[in-house]
Amino acid sequence: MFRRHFLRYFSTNSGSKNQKPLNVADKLEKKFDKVSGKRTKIQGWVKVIRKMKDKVFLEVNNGMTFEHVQVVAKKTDIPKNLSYDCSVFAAGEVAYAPNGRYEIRADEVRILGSCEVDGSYPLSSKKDYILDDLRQILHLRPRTAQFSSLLRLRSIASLAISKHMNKRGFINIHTPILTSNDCEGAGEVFSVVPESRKMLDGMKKSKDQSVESIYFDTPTYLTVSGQLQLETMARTLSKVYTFGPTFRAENSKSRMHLSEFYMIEAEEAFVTDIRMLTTEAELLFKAITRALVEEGAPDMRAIKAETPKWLDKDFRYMTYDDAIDILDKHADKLSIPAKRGQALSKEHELFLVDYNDGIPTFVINWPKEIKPFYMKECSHDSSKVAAMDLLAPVVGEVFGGSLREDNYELLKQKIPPKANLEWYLDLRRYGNVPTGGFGMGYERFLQTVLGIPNIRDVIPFPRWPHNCSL
Ligand SMILES: NC(=O)C[C@H](N)C(=O)O
Repeated sequence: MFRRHFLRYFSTNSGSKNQKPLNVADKLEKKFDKVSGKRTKIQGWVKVIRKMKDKVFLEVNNGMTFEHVQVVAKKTDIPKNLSYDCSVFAAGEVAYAPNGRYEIRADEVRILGSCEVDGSYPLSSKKDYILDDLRQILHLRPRTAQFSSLLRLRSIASLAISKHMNKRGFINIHTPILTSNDCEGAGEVFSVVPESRKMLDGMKKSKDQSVESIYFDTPTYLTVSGQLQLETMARTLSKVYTFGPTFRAENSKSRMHLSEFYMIEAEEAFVTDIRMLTTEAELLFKAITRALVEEGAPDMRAIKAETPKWLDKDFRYMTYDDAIDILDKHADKLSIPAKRGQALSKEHELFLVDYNDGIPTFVINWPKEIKPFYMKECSHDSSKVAAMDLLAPVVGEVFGGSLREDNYELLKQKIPPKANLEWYLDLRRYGNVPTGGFGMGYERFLQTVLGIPNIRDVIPFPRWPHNCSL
């Protein structure tokens, strides 16, 4: 494993066209052959300094992998003010070290940028920082071993999403950030007001002209969900998805909420059964998890994340009514009992996952009143909608989705007044088909798989109420 990571520090050419393709091990061997015994150079940041009698060993990391490269040099070749996290250039011969690692026997070590010249640098080679403390220094947090592992895992998962969705036949759509709809109808939107508002205010002819009309002709928001736009695409491309930032102006500072978070949203045509959606959601959930466990193994180990025990198990199912029955039966174990017809609290969600031995659990068929206008009524019970939430350990709800209401008249009655969604109704008038889709909160997914309690610790630049400083 180390060899593989060591080699990430070196770039190689892909070789001539006529060469036979090599398997991964051969490729790595070849890559190493190219550098072994040869003079090479490395640039990175010093993570460990070990001083011996006449030699100094450095562990240098360039962030591309969890593993450091060992650099050994004569004491006399090491600059005096070399310290933790200064950036260095080192050059020398690559060799097999007695401790079983590969090292660079450097005859040149230069400091590119010194660190802690005045003792103010808050980081050190300490392994386990308290995540709460690191949140106070968001601009330096990525330099810690913990957080750089997290960032690489985030990247692996992100790539796995595209690969998986592509394999499943979904076409990627860039849905807009600026939008005129509040998809969820919950009023948790950030309004977009041009910065020049004050100036333009002065230029306004009539005093009651709305702010929004200064730039766009409609009230404009940061998107809360790309779902409605995806629905336009599903009616021509059949299977579509988007993966991007979404924004919620929720006044919540909980460990589960961010003002800006990433969502993977999928929409599919010709979907007539909620189980088609849950199957797709489960496949996606497991595919990304597998990528993390396999490709991200060293970083998973570094942050002490274990392979989830549910990875090879079928996810569980229950209806909303079953969920309430279970919660009622165990009301003595809950601080606040569940109420039929109302949403589940975080405590309820986590209880249900526990009840199912920690296996992610789909809850389907929700009361119509507590779900958004676009969800389709269940054919067997018009008080319910064909919706699903996936509940998972650590976070509770991680996915939400539904069949979409495809009956023009019913939808028209349910669309909130002044929603400006004539175009959405049009989708039911022209070439209509049954559709369904879901959205998965990317950060919540990472939390549940990596076992990280606070959502602010799985995103590079967390935003929450009164915190948007970087
Ligand atoms: N695309 C989806 O189904 C996600 C849903 N609109 C939500 O924001 O919860």
